[in-house]
Amino acid sequence: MKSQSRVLQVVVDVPGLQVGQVFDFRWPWPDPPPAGTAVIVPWASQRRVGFVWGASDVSEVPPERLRDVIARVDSWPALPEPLLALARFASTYYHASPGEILLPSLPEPLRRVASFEIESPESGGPQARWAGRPRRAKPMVRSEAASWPALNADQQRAVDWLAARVGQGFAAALLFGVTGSGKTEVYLHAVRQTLDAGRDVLLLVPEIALTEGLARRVRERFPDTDVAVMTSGLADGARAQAWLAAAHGQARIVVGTRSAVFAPLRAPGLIIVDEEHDASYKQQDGVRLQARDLAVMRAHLAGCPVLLGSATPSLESWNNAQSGRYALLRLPNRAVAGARLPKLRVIDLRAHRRARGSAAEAGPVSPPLLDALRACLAAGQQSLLFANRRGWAPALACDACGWVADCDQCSAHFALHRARLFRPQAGKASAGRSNALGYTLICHHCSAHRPAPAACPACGNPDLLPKGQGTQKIEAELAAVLPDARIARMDRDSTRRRGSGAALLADMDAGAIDVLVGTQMVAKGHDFPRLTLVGVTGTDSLLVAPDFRAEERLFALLMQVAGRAGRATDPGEVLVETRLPQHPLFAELLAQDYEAAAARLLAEREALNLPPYATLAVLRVAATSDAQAQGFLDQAREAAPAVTGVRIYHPVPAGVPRVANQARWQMLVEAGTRSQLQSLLGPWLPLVAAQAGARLRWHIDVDPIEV
Ligand SMILES: Nc1ncnc2c1ncn2[C@@H]1O[C@H](COP(=O)(O)OP(=O)(O)OP(=O)(O)O)[C@@H](O)[C@H]1O
Ligand SMILES: [Zn+2]
Repeated sequence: MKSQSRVLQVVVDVPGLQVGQVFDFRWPWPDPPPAGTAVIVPWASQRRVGFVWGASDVSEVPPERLRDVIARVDSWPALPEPLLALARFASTYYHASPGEILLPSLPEPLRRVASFEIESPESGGPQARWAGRPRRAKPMVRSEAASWPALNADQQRAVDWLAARVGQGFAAALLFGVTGSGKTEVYLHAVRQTLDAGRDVLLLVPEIALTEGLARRVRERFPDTDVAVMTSGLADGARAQAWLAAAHGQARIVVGTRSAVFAPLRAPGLIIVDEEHDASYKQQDGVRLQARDLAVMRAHLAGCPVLLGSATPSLESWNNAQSGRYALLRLPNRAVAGARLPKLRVIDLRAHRRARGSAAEAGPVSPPLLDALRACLAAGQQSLLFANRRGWAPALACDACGWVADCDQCSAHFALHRARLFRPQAGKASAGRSNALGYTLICHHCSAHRPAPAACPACGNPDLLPKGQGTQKIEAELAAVLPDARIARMDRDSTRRRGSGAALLADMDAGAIDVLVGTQMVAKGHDFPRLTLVGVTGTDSLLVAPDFRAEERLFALLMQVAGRAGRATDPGEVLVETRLPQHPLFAELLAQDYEAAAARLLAEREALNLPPYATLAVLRVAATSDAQAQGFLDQAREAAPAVTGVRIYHPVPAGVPRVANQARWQMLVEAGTRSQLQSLLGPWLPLVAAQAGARLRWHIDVDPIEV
């Protein structure tokens, strides 16, 4: 007779566990919960939340040590089977345990046992329920029914393509639409078709700042549908509620950032990845997963269409569209009647000294850009000034003796910031204009910080000079040359407080800001009709970066930021400052010719055997000494089994060789195909793990975006 109790394999949220760990527990009641059900299990003297991963009749754990599950959470699996299949895929592909994949996607409060109430055991075994506040659907202001603008022919073609595929299994399309071409409108119509067909929608965006705006538009269009927002920018309770709303089948649309690719939607009928080229989809800590790729895989597993949208597609997706693997849906024109793509100008910085900000120092921007800013201001329109660096300046140096303020734990300069970074003072809204609090040196790699010295610690020279300029300095110096302008800054520092990013965007929307200075954050997605001028400064360092994707990334960035200008009927203008105007990238940029740039870059990739024509992985390690790090990688290289089509390069120091006093090294693995790469990684990584033991921090990055 089959015994009643079953052994459940459970993935548990225990930080620091090694790859591949799934734990056995006994289910002594009838009807064991199926895979995907959340459970509470004993863990030493504590309790933990986990997910049932599988079940069996036997366990390798001796019966006296096998412990009982404490309770199941809810009476149905929170994670539907296709989502478990996605986690299985990710676990194999990125070489991480299912727990490392699944549990970080679960909002913090849902990982805490204390968040649950356990009901007294009944016939089916104890059951737990989330004890937090239940979510109430937000009351919609129904004063004005949201209008659905008539689609133009290109938009209509894209929507028709999707409408014909909803409910018809997997299909993938690249929506290649120039900036301002109305991709969002295509999404909204496609969402409507999908909801009408009785299926749910997952909408991924790259940045927290973009989720609220999009969610608002979605809610306006679908006032009767529950929309859940999933980002790390929300308060804990709200995150838990959004997750539960999806898991309980209440929310039918999820809008979220990277980790929402694991949102527990019951029946996805369409998955949309907006700004699919964006690097934020690639996770850069923990498991190095790529949410855009997982979104395509999830659509595959769920049997639904996936739509990747961008004005500057990743070369991978563009290549897939060229080869016919993805359908290519084009929106070649701006959507608003009369709106054109902006006019671009490249300003040769070698020919223009920067405008004088004060008697002693060069100003924040070149004279042509300053003139354009003045004209824009006089015309009552808005401008956007993109800078690549946050803080006051990327470095602080002494011109007398050559001293530079370097982090003593990292091989990096300290960045100079205006103080008031770590403890925002209550009641003070904007970043302090006053100099009274002085400057702080901050390491952008290890976060070490200290007051900036008043004089050079090496030679005593009291005139230390900031090198280069960050957003804070540009903001302050612009205020000096444009005293009447309302200037605001949007970067990681100015948006640390929850809601502050949304507030800045709302001010911009309301016309309360004349000039917005910002980093990557301002470059994409936003739609401000009164914004007619975009200035770009300080991006040359991105062009000469050693990474093989540097040019692709810079081109996308410049096209995206340029695309913020002139989205309504007033024509837009874009000025890009550079010292390298002869670079071919600028010709393609001036022509706003993504396809030419993509063709050139793909030809280079093919010649050099780089992705998408090859598959890469990087093995990275941090150790106490260079010798130890290098030795580990050398040994790993020797232990690697020979696999046809795979080449393992020699170890090299990482781009930033020392961070927080750890030597960082890396080793590139190149393979002709994904399956060749996986044939190596499968047998190899367990050997690497055994060799590293507990003393070394290492990870494998499959499909790295930086090498
Ligand atoms: N069919 C249409 N008729 C009129 N206006 C439209 C139409 N479709 C979109 N728009 C408007 O065009 C503007 C740009 O649309 P949207 O923001 O969706 O562009 P986008 O393609 O996402 O651009 P980006 O890639 O630059 O973010 C918006 O103000 C939108 O309301
Ligand atoms: Zn440091």
